Amino acid sequence: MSVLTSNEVQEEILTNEAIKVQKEALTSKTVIEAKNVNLFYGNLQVLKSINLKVYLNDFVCVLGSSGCGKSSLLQVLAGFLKPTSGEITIGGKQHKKPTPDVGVVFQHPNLFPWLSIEKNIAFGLRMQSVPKTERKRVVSHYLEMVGLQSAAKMLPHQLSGGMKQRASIARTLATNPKVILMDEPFSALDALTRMSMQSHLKEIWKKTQKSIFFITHDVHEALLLGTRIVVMHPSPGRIVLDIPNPLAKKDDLPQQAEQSKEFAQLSNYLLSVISNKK
Ligand SMILES: Nc1ncnc2c1ncn2[C@@H]1O[C@H](COP(=O)(O)OP(=O)(O)OP(=O)(O)O)[C@@H](O)[C@H]1O
Repeated sequence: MSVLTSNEVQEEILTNEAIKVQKEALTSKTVIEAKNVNLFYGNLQVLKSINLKVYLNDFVCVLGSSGCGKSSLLQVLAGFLKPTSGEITIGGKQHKKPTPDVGVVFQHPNLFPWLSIEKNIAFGLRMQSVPKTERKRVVSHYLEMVGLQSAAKMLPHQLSGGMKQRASIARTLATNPKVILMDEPFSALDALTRMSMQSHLKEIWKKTQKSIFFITHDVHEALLLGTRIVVMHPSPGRIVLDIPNPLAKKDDLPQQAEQSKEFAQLSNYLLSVISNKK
């Protein structure tokens, strides 16, 4: 019997999963899509030939070294930046400017400091002229989901970093976007709060069935959270790997998966792909 090397084991895991995901993808609904997107800042090409589909209930984690264009891609998907060529579609329709269909969560929560947490969460709904009783119902639902009922009347400065980021996630969820784009949302938090936020987000994702596009520098975070892992290389920013995460559906408590051999293998593999800047 031949013994497989860890790379071969890796490839087999990925191939089997890739076949499964490809089959699923054929029947899955594409929520947001980048079609042959190129982006230049002046003469500098930042994104090259980006083709990416985010499916319904997908959790896509994007990894890559600093400056490889992750945030630029997020801004194009959000409609904040217009691609130099190519297009973004949502539900098959061209998407050119920010809309409530796309929610964005940044590294810093950006809550309005003069509004209570419940008013912050209700803000987008007010902008959409949602009636008061419905606003109250939605706000209360998401306050409960992120575990902030007791902080409803507080001002942002009275909350911890993790609580503020949960409020920011609730504010994004409240407007019921089709997809949520997250740009390193936990990178400013301490290690313990970050672990707790990862568990929270995974639970929220399971409950809401949202599609999430999540940028992180942290391979472990990507493996704990993502159903798919995308790796970008720089100069110009391009996608070099787009694979299903075989660990995605196994765990209830994300951090438990970290103990497995498979986790270590995948982590090493991803690190090698990220650092191999060909
Ligand atoms: N407004 C801008 N004008 C000119 N160049 C820019 C602008 N914004 C970003 N860049 C350049 O585009 C490239 C990609 O930047 P981007 O922020 O998208 O990368 P990133 O992968 O998100 O980086 P990080 O992980 O450090 O946040 C970098 O070379 C950066 O210097």
